Amino acid sequence: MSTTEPTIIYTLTDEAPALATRAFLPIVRAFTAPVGIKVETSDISVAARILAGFPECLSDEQKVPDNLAELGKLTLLPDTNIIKLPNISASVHQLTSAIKELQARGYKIPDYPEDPKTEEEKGIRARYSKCLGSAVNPVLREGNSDRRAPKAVKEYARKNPHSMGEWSMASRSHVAHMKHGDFYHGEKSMTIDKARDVRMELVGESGKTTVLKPKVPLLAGEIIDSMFMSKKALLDFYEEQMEDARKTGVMFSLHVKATMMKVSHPIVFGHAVRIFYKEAFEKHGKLFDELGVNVNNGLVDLYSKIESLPSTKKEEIVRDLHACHEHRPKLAMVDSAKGISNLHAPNDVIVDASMPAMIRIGGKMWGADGKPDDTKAVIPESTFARIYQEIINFCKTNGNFDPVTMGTVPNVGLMAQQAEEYGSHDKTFEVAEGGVANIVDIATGEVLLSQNVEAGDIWRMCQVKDAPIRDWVKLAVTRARNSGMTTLFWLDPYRPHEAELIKKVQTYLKDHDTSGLDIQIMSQVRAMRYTLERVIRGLDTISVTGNILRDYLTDLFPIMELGTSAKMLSIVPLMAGGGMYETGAGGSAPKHVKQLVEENHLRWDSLGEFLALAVSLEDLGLKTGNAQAKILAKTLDTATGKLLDNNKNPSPKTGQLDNRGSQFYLAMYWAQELAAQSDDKALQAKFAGLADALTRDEQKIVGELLAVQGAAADIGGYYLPDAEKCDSVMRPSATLNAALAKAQG
Ligand SMILES: NC(=O)C1=CN([C@@H]2O[C@H](COP(=O)(O)OP(=O)(O)OC[C@H]3O[C@@H](n4cnc5c(N)ncnc54)[C@H](OP(=O)(O)O)[C@@H]3O)[C@@H](O)[C@H]2O)C=CC1
Ligand SMILES: O=C(O)CCC(=O)C(=O)O
Ligand SMILES: [Mg+2]
Repeated sequence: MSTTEPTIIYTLTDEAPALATRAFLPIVRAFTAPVGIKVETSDISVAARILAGFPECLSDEQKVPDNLAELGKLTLLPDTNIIKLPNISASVHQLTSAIKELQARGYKIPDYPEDPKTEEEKGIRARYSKCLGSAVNPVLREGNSDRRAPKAVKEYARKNPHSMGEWSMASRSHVAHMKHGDFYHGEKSMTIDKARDVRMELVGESGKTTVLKPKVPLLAGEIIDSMFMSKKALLDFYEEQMEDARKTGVMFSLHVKATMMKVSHPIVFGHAVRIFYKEAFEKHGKLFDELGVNVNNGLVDLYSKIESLPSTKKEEIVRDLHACHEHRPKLAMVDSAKGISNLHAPNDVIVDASMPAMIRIGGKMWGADGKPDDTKAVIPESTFARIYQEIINFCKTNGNFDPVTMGTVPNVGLMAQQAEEYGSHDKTFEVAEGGVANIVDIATGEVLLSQNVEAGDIWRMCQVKDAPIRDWVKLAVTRARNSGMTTLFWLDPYRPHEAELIKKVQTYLKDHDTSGLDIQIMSQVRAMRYTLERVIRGLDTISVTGNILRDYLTDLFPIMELGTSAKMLSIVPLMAGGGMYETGAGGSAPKHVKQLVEENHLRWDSLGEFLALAVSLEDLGLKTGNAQAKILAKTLDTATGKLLDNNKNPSPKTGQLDNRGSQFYLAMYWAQELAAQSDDKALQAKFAGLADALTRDEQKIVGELLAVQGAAADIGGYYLPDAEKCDSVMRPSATLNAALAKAQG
């Protein structure tokens, strides 16, 4: 990053957000270039991350730098200003599709070794594993999380309420979670007294000790946890819940977060598939093993692996799979028209988004008949699942929420430096042999935490450093002070990890002036109840949570309040002093790309980008003393408000204003605001021309943008689309392009 010019780094990601960026960056530059602010890009798409991992396989022209690592380093510098769009957290299926696409385009990267045997294959797999699941956010999130609905967005939702389903007291929908044997029940936790290096080892029943993680360096004051999920308890739980759903006639749906909990949750998912189709697995298990079937990657893995079999065998297996449905409950469907169920792929149903969607429509999911129905939402880990049952109970009693009157629930989330479960991937293991799982001080041999485990159990260690906790408490107090809102720490004294956190929160709150503030600590279920009682009275309440609840609540409340989490302002004040501005809390919505390719309509709403850019500019203005940047920020915010007031958000329907049209209006309003302000005459003069041109040609530009819709669009690839083709699809208005080029100078 250049130190001479103020710079914003804009990430290039995947799918819909990346397409939107193609149209948005030229707009951004038309506003920032005249003010001397540089906008650089950093490609952290899954394709770029894959290519960066295999330089030796590529020609010089094909090589790409390790942008993610570079960006990670920049988060540790005080002047860094990053706008981070959502990226693909890839499943194995997405990763292998991306590899195939790149290979077909002439990149000689190796295949993904699903079952690595040789050292070379193991090495390749380890490199690819870095691109799997949630691989970007943990590297960049060197700060805690501040997510909220900006005032203008909340006002818009109040004036234009989205649809909400009806909740009935007679609804049979509910959450099922484990009552014993899950991570919650056996958890042990401690605060480390001094810096220590520890190892994770398993003392097997056979007497053999296996070191699973040779070294985890720990700092003084760090909290560590050791927890496990019993395979036996999990299988019994699934069996019971499937039988209960069948007997009572509700649908069965499984909600995990296989992207973010990328080691433990695919295993948890795989067990559900094997239990549901138990008889088929008993009969064909040996063959499935020979074929390398791994249903941790979903039923789709089984279906694709049996493709190679002779058709009679394949048909027999499919018949046996179907036969299992006869004594199992109905399954919730991801796509009933195509027969894709909830067990098809582990990341089709992602708990943070799927549970709110279910609650929003009145506690229903879609069945095989294409109709909504009551559901048993199975969320095996009880640690966090209980909040969903609480909100369901509340909705059954009080009816659904009303976006017109409901209060808002912003979140302050602990996530910096891979806090808690978030950073546990390299410390999560499927135990091969029963025995004792120990966390041992390497220097002294002292066993710090110990668990009795059985073969197949999932054992993990989590850590959260002291500095992020202090920063989180500070951020919570700052947000409480700035907003005046009641602020709740969602912490459960009966959970060992959170009991340790409570001690720290109580200590660090004393470092701040909290006079006049309403800050309380409450266990999750009580905090949910307390918050909801306030929500329906129109009162606002900040939730201050650990990392997983950060993820869950920043989809849950926005989806109720705003209809989507894409409209959230999502700030990561980096601990080193810089800022990262994430766009919304939503993901990359693959079905948006499909609609663009088939009908040349992009329904992606870039509102999250507009909000992020405004705070990014404001921060840059404050830090560099650049008054013009501050004016850009202020006018952008006003323009965004106007965009909302005038309903210029993208429509989901082809033939109506889409992402490109919405971005045009943003540009027009922004230019008009700059031309209208008088705080800076030079700036006013600079943008008068652009404001005039866009205002004058509004109908012409909108016409040009709408004219292309309805026909197929060629972007030349999915994971690595062709830059020129994307530009031409995303920038079809010659009039707009000319006006922007002129403004940028
Ligand atoms: N921060 C990050 O980098 C994140 C990345 N992800 C990744 O995103 C992918 C998809 O995840 P998924 O769980 O489906 O979640 P998404 O948030 O992408 O999608 C859920 C639904 O929300 C709506 N939506 C979300 N954002 C927008 C937007 N800007 N404009 C319009 N509608 C929006 C869409 O609804 P509709 O179809 O009704 O338009 C979409 O289908 C996965 O690969 C996941 O790993 C997920 C979360 C965060
Ligand atoms: O990192 C990811 O995979 C998703 C993160 C996410 O869902 C969130 O931060 O809200
Ligand atoms: Mg999320």
